This record gives sequence, structure tokens and C-alpha cells, in this order.
Amino acid sequence: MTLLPTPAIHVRNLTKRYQDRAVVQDISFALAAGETLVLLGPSGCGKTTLLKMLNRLIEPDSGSIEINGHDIRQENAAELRRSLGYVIQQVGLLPHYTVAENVAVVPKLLKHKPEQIAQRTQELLTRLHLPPAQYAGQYPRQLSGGQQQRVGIARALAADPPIVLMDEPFGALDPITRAAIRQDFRELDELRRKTIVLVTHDVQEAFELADRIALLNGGQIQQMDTPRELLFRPANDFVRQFFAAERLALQLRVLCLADVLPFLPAVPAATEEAPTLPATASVQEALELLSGAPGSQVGISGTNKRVDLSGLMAGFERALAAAAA
Ligand SMILES: Nc1ncnc2c1ncn2[C@@H]1O[C@H](COP(=O)(O)OP(=O)(O)OP(=O)(O)O)[C@@H](O)[C@H]1O
Repeated sequence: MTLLPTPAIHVRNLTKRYQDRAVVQDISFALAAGETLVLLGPSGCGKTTLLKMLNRLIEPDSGSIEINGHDIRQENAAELRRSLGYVIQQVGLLPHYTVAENVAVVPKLLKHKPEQIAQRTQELLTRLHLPPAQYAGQYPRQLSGGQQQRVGIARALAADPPIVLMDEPFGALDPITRAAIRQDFRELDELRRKTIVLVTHDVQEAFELADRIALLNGGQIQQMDTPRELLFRPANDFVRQFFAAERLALQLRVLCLADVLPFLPAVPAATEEAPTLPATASVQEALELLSGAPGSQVGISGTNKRVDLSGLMAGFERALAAAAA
């Protein structure tokens, strides 16, 4: 008999009411360690309420939550919150603390050793593109919104919590800063190992970051699945409609070169070396590479195939039909 690993987060029949209205209704899901779950849905659908029940900022009316197999009601709420990373849109940095002091708040409460805290702070600030020599001693008001948000992420990761909860972490930023931080976020090695629950109402962001998306409406999960399944196998009309406006952009992101590969027409070998992308790269990434240089080709690493822009688009159309079949 094989034993299934204990989910990092296990939510069962969770319901929260305000007056007579259930804003979260009978929600259940299990999340494996290392998964990134994005809670997506229109304003007021219950995303933040659901997230805040995970760290007991809000108590449910019924249902249960287990974290690593332990019912969180049995734990001290303050201790629970210290053990989980939490990033919010308003950042919430302490204005009279320097950047380094802000990052160190939770590790200090957890009584980590000062040298260990200093080293971790340096490491995180460096990785989040805030060179400590320049930024560690600055105060939040001296930083841009994007830099403050990076400090917020460093602070949430400082004590190396295995689970991180994020509520619209990039929500207050302009689109360019937002895209840059998202890129860094994806490249941060240690985040890949963490279990993350992230709230957003930005569909592109959800598709970029999620292993699975829980699409909510009216306090209920309409569908919880991979981005690809949500797009190609919507469970109901709400799901279908929710992605309708951005369907093409999402399809370009979800389909990768491996999907297109079987349909690629033969392309005469280029004389000069073509840049290459892995088969896991999205059609969108290949498109970005090719659209800058008309007539150019991109090679797919590990294969002897290359593709130009028109070949890519023809392959994409056929891959789309195959994915939807
Ligand atoms: N303390 C409260 N008292 C009464 N109603 C509340 C309270 N908190 C939230 N609600 C209601 O519960 C519903 C869900 O709120 P929630 O903040 O979880 O939604 P959301 O999906 O995160 O929305 P948004 O994307 O706008 O932040 C909303 O209709 C909200 O008005």
C-alpha cells in the first residue's frame, strides 16, 4: 500500500458568513507541498476571506483547515501566523524601522541568532535586487513602491517559512514594475520549493504564476485546475466567460513549443546560428523572440527543429485544435 503524502494545506468544507450571507461556501481542497495555488475571481468573490482563514486572521463558521496534518484551531493563532509567510498589497512595513530591521522582525521573534539573521537579510535583499550596502539602512519612505514590495517579500521569506500566503502582492504597482517583480518572483529559487497561496484578480498574473488556479465566484470554487485545463476544459459557462476576453493571450502562454513541435512544417536550415529555446518555453516566448527579427528562426533545444514566425503560428493553430479536442 502506498501512503499519500500529507497535504501541506488541507481545507474541508470551509464556510464563512457575514450576517446571512455566506461569502465563502463549503470550500474544500488539498494542496501538495511546493504547489502554488492562485485564488482568482471577481471582486467580492471571497478570495481574501478564504486566504485570511488560512492564518486565522478570520475564523470560519464551519469546516476545518489542516496545515501539514495539524488542525490549525489547535494552534496558538499568533504562533501560527509567525510560522507562515504573509505578503499583502499594502506592504505594511514599519516606518521607523530600516529595511534590514523590517526584514528581521519575524526571525527576531523566533529568536534566531543575530549572525544568522544578518546573513539571511543580506542574502534576501541581494536576491531581490536591493543591494544591502545601499538599501539595508534605508527607511521605507525612501523607497519606491516596487522596492517596498520587494522588502515585503523579503520579510515574508526571512524565517524561511514552508508556506507563504500572498494577497495581491503586486496589486499596487504599475504594470512595468509589476512585470519585473513577477519575473524576479518566478526566478527566486527558494519560492519554487515553497507552498504558496496567492490572491489576485489579474488573469495573466494567475496564469504566469500558478500550478493550479481556484477560480471563485460567489464564495464557491467554480473550478480548481491547472491553467491549461481551465482554458481548454472549462467546467461551466462562468469559467468559459471569465477567460473569454483574454483567451488568445492565455493560449499563447499555456501552449508550449513541445505542443507545437509535432505540427511544425519543415523549415530549411538557416545558414547562421539560430537562438534556441527549450521545448518547455511558451509559444508566447518564441513569438517575442521571433517578432523582433523578421525572417529569423528559433531552434528548439534537444530537437533538430527550427521554426520561423509563420511556421510557429501555423503550428500553434493546429496545437490549439489538438488541445481543445
Ligand atoms: N467584515 C466583513 N463584514 C461584512 N462583510 C464582509 C466583511 N469582510 C468581507 N465582507 C464581504 O465578503 C465578500 C467577500 O470579500 P473578500 O474581501 O473576501 O472578497 P475578494 O474576492 O477578496 O474581493 P477583492 O478582490 O475586491 O479584494 C464581499 O462581498 C465583502 O463585502
